Amino acid sequence: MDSQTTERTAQLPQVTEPRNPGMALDLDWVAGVQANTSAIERRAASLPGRRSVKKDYQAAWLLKAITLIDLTTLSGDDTAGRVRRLCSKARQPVRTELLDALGVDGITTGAVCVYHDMIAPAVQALQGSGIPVAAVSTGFPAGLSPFHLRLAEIEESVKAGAEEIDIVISRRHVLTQNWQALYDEMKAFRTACGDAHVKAILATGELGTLRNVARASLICMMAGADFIKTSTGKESVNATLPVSLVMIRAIRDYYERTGYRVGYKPAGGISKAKDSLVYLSLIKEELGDRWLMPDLFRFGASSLLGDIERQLEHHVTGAYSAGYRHAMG
Ligand SMILES: O=C[C@H](O)COP(=O)(O)O
Repeated sequence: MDSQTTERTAQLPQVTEPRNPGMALDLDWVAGVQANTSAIERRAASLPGRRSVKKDYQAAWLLKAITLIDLTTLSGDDTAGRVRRLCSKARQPVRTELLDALGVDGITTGAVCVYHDMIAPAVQALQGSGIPVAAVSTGFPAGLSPFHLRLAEIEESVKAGAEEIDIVISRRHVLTQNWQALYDEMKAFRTACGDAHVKAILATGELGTLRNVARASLICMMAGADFIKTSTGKESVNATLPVSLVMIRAIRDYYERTGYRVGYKPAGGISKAKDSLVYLSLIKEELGDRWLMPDLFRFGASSLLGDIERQLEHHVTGAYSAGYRHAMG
């Protein structure tokens, strides 16, 4: 990335993307989907080593990354107090003196992501900020609760004020190649979401093959997903670069055939600022600048923000602060 592209990206207007309406299940298209695992792994392995973001522009790209974070807490011991603290971090992700030194103001994270019971305190704490609340749903993380309860959970979360719903698919439909069942499930989830945007979590670490990841991505888009998301953060393997390459190429194919842009959310285990830069350059190279906006790209992350803030502090002061100073986020 060079200075010109950095400026271009920063100046992109906020456009409203028409929502992906989905389409009829096209099993011929699904059957024709391939994934060349060794080529994908070679390309993914080459990504982190490339100096794709020049040092001088790293701070700008790290600020961009912050605006794309779904700042997340998904712990059994979440409390309203913790969620309120997370929300104030979402409103002001970086200390004022650092932002002043960087000549920036008014940045926020892309969203705050919580379990259903934490929606109310999050909505209240984010009032007036324009930051949406995302709720994980449908029996997250395994997605094995009764189907009618999964639908009801979505409806309750929308009623409570969540503007984005992160659903989990039934992995068994992929593992048994029951594409019709996966399509029907996703379509029902999308309908239950109403006007709330729906992110389809594939739990890619449990899908067996990259070809399965590619096919599941395509089917979720055909059934109307607004975003496809890698992982819950609870699988033993979460977001990886090979999986990301497969999913974003599926997004590109879907766009080329239908004209609808679907968003991408890598999630789980992304905690280092330098990793976020690799993801951003991957998106830029494979999908282009339009996808580097919060309506089409998010990081699902509970601890990435702290490392980014540390790197920004280093950029401004030349010294690293202690990690405990950035404990939240
Ligand atoms: O969707 C978000 C993930 O659960 C966050 O995972 P993480 O805690 O590994 O960052």
